[in-house]
Amino acid sequence: MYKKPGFEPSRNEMFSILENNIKPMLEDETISVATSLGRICAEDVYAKNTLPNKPVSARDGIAVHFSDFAKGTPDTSEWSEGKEYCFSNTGVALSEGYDTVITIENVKFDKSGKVRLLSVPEKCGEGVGVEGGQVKEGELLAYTGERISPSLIGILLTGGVANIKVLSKPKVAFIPTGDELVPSGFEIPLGKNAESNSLMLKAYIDECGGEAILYPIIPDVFEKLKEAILSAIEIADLVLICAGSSKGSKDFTIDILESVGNVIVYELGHGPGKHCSLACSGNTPIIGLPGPPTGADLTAALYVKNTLRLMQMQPIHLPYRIIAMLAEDINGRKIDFVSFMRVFIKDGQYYAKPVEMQGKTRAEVYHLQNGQFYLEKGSGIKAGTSISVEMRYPREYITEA
Ligand SMILES: Nc1nc2c(c(=O)[nH]1)N[C@H]1C(S)=C(S)[C@@H](COP(=O)(O)OP(=O)(O)OC[C@H]3O[C@@H](n4cnc5c(N)ncnc54)[C@H](O)[C@@H]3O)O[C@H]1N2
Ligand code: MOO
Repeated sequence: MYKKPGFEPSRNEMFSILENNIKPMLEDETISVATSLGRICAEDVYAKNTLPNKPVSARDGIAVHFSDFAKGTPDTSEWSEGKEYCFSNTGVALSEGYDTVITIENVKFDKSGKVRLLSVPEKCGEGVGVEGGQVKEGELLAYTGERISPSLIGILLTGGVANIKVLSKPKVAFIPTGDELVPSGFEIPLGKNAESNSLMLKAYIDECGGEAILYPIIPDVFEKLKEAILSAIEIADLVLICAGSSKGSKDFTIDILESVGNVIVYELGHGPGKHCSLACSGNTPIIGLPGPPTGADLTAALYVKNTLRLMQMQPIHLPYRIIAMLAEDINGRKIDFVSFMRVFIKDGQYYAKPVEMQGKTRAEVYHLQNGQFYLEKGSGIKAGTSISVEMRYPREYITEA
């Protein structure tokens, strides 16, 4: 049965609760660097080789002996290729005996092929890339907890690292519940509803480097739901249970969470997504997501995503913000509220207005909004105030009014 919780965390309080309760993954696996994009290093990685392993030409040019320049500019009229100089290209090991490179722009050849120099080297080694200039054996290339980027893949391969130990992907079980739900792809009989949250959540889980385990729709029966959650705790690193979270006659989620673990958050202090909960069974976190897709979407973006980040040693992340002038009043609310906003440009300045959700479909709201504003409970905010909006799309997508 529904109990009014004593503590309903704001978004920031919820982030702190996650930071205090979510532990990094303990399992790791060794994979090829070639397939490691986006994975998280499970240990510090050191270079296995030095490159270049011989001095190389740093420019396309000619390699010379610096000793020929000891007494000033030499007479090059009798120089021949392969003796006083040889051609030497960028990145290629210097031919034996040569120590300095003159860039080809400063070398001219007359009609008979004789060399004429437009500049002379000032010191030995000029134009030469030193041994170890790219990577040194034993050097730290990647840190524990570092996310592997395209650049890092290049750096690791240069350092002779072909395989790498990474954190195992968190396995995330998603359990939908509701007798009214029909699996996606099937025709919806009258009075029934499409189950769409599973695949929406799978997409979030994929995006965050997890591995989704999707359960079938579990009927609104206490024992069946409890059985599903207990089995999910056995196989998953994070369990998501969706719906059954509010005050309906068949809303059992909280009772079940109490029976399988320790409930940390019963309900949030903000909407949408107010009926989002957090529990732990041993080391396994369980997030209760609200059934209504708008709330499920918003809480997934805030809390499922950041739980997966913390499990993979990444800090909590929120989108970048834009300071915009509020174009319309925002009414006050009794609880904090994540307000969908449209940010636009007028006379070279950013403005933001709240997107009215009443009477609009999800797709309409989705396409009108391009950011969110976290409104704290209270008396609202007047038009003309500067506010900070968290943006959904890059800056280039913001258009004129
Ligand atoms: N008397 C009250 N009623 C409600 C309150 C309240 O405070 N007092 N809160 C409302 C809010 S806010 C929310 S959020 C919902 C919470 O609902 P539940 O999490 O218990 O979800 P259900 O009641 O089972 O379903 C609600 C709605 O969502 C659809 N749904 C459920 N699962 C899925 C899914 N996997 N994919 C797509 N859609 C799903 C379901 O069919 C219903 O339409 O309670 C309000 N009521
Ligand atoms: O908790 Mo509900 O998702 O605010 O609509």
